[in-house]
Amino acid sequence: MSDAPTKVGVLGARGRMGSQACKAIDAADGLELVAGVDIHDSLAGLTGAHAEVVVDFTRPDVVMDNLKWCIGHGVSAVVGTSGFTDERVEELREMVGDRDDVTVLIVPNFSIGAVLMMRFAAQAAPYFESAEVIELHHPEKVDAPSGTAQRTAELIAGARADAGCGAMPDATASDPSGARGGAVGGVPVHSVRARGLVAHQEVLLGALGETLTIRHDSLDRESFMPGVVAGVRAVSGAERTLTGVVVGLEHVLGF
Ligand SMILES: NC(=O)C1=CN([C@@H]2O[C@H](COP(=O)(O)OP(=O)(O)OC[C@H]3O[C@@H](n4cnc5c(N)ncnc54)[C@H](OP(=O)(O)O)[C@@H]3O)[C@@H](O)[C@H]2O)C=CC1
Ligand SMILES: O=C(O)C1=N[C@H](C(=O)O)C[C@H](O)C1
Repeated sequence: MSDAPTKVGVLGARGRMGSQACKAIDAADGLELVAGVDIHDSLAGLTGAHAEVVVDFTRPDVVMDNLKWCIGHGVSAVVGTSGFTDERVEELREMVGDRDDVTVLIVPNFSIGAVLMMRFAAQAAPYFESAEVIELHHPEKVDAPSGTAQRTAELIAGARADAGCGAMPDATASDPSGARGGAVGGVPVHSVRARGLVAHQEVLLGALGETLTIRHDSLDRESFMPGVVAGVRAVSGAERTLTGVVVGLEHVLGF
């Protein structure tokens, strides 16, 4: 077994998340930051620097092309970029096929608190008639709903379906402004964008005579960094535990 550090490249390296990820990787034992690539740089910089793993924090509209390139070049990827639907995940599974030299780890949210919030929401959902997701982010965010909200709603919908829950009560007959929000798997999702926010989410569950609110706040992007480093270790080098296409940091954390 080699003691050489795992060579890591970052896509979106000059962005809010990419720049912090570069610092976290640089500081992590056993990892070496070999390339930082942003919008006007060539992806060839990654292979030129012999990157074994790429961390992607770019944009939903470019991430699939980036991943196609990574898979084609035998480079594993840890993906923080949002915008992943079931169709996109399936497309990636087809691209990876039965190759065991490449892992694609898609992580809707790298913070431990958010991973637990999603888990608790899914656990609680079958016991409540109503469930809604309210996500709140900084106004520079280009997509809505957030990847975290999308994933949370999918998990809630899956847990409710497995438990045989019926449709949620809602007498709304007229909603010309879309005030009831979007719907993911039948779960209403509301997106707030406001100056001063970083990344926040509430899951509101309702039953007769009671509500349960599960809230998570990322107050600083530092909250995502231990998860990024753990994700890179899980797809590469001596600590590699994951193969194929995997969704969620829970598979790295082992729960
Ligand atoms: N999973 C998680 O825990 C988290 C995920 N995210 C997600 O990460 C993504 C990035 O967020 P954030 O850092 O805030 O966004 P930023 O806009 O700050 O960063 C994105 C960077 O990627 C660059 N970029 C755009 N296109 C390309 C390309 N084709 N190749 C390389 N670089 C490119 C952008 O350049 P330019 O500005 O010139 O377009 C920018 O520098 C979002 O999808 C966000 O939702 C964010 C936080 C946590
Ligand atoms: O854009 C962000 O900031 C974030 N994006 C991710 C998402 O879409 O869920 C994760 C976190 O919410 C921060």
